[in-house]
Amino acid sequence: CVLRQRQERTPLQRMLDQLLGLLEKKDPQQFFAWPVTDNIAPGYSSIITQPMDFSTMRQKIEDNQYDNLQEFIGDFKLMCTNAMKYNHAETIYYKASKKLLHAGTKIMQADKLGWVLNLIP
Ligand SMILES: COc1ccc(OC)c(-c2cc(C(C)=O)n3cccnc23)c1
Repeated sequence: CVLRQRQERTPLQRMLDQLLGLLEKKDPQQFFAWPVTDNIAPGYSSIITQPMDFSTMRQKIEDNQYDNLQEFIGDFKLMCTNAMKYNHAETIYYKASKKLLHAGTKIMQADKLGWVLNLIP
C-alpha cells in the first residue's frame, strides 16, 4: 500500500485549526457540527444552495482549501446565515445561529486576533 505522505501543516492551517476549535465550543448542542440533512430539515437542500458546517470546514482546512483567514470567515458566516435563511426567527436554530455568529465574529475581530496571528512566524 502506498503510505499517504503526512502533509506538513502550514502556519495558516494551524491557526485555522485553533480558531475552529474556539468556534465549535460556541455550539454546545452541536447543531452546526454536521451537514443538515433533508430528513431532519424538510426541503433544506432546495432552499440552501451552499450548505456549510463545522465538519466540512475542518475537512477544508485539512485539504488546505483556505488560502487566507477571510475565506475561512466567509464559510463561518455562510453556515450561520444559512440557518437564519432556512429557520424561522422563533426557532432554536435561528436563535443559536445568531448567537454563534456574534460570538464567532467577536473571536475573529482583527484586534482580538493578535494572539492567533502570533502563531504565524
Ligand atoms: C435536534 O438535533 C439536531 C442535530 C443535528 C442538527 O444538524 C446537524 C440539527 C439541526 C441543525 C439545523 C440547522 C443548523 O439549521 N437544523 C434545522 C432544522 C432541524 N434540525 C436542525 C438538529
